[in-house]
Amino acid sequence: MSQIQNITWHQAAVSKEDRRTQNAHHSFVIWLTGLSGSGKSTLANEVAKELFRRQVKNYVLDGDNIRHGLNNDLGFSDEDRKENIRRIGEVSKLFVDSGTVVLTAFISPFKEDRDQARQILGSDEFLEIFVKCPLEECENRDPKGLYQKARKGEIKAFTGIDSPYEEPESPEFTVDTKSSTIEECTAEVISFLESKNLIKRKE
Ligand SMILES: Nc1ncnc2c1ncn2[C@@H]1O[C@H](COP(=O)(O)OS(=O)(=O)O)[C@@H](OP(=O)(O)O)[C@H]1O
Ligand SMILES: Nc1ncnc2c1ncn2[C@@H]1O[C@H](COP(=O)(O)OP(=O)(O)O)[C@@H](O)[C@H]1O
Repeated sequence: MSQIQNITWHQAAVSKEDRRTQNAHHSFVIWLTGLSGSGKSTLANEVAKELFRRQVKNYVLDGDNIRHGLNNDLGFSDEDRKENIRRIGEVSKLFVDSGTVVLTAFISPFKEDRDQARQILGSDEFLEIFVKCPLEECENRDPKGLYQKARKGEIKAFTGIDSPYEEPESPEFTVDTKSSTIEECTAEVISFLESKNLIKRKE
């Protein structure tokens, strides 16, 4: 519940545009969404490495990491996931204001919550990328052994098992991590960003 009262917005002396001009690149959010084990963290980090090589200031916000700190008061109820995603939308906005390209790696299972994040950022600064991978493949990978625990009932409300995942209806881009390798998916994301003139093509 918003508690904004007797609070005045201060205009920043250095604007987002000033920062973008100095960085010589745009700032925006690459919002990765997909099941646990679909490849969000792997892909976010691979794309981050390539952006870094190209001198594009960037930062990865990862579900597992953020839940150790900023969001360590949140669990996996629908309400807590909603609040998780709202906060990440707001944090991403601050990073975008600072001139940074943000890569977020959160399951973000609910369409309404992803749409709210898009609203917080503004459509031209928000790219939803669906990290597509069938549940069976994610379960086979099971990099943290969590699906096995969820199947045994040791973890409740696990996405894809007993908590829903709403697939994006019209994401800006989709990568299929079952049929393409990590290297291919990374190259596809980079080409997509180039095609939108969000980053420069390699000389
Ligand atoms: N119940 C349940 N459901 C889904 N995931 C679970 C759950 N419990 C723990 N985990 C681990 O938490 C990571 C997901 O956190 P997120 O912040 O991305 O989730 S959400 O966007 O709020 O739905 C997720 O990480 P990823 O595998 O990287 O997606 C899991 O490692
Ligand atoms: N094309 C691909 N893109 C990303 N990850 C892949 C791909 N193919 C296989 N993987 C593997 O799938 C697993 C994905 O784990 P992770 O990146 O932690 O997923 P998430 O963050 O969505 O939970 C890793 O072990 C990774 O090596």
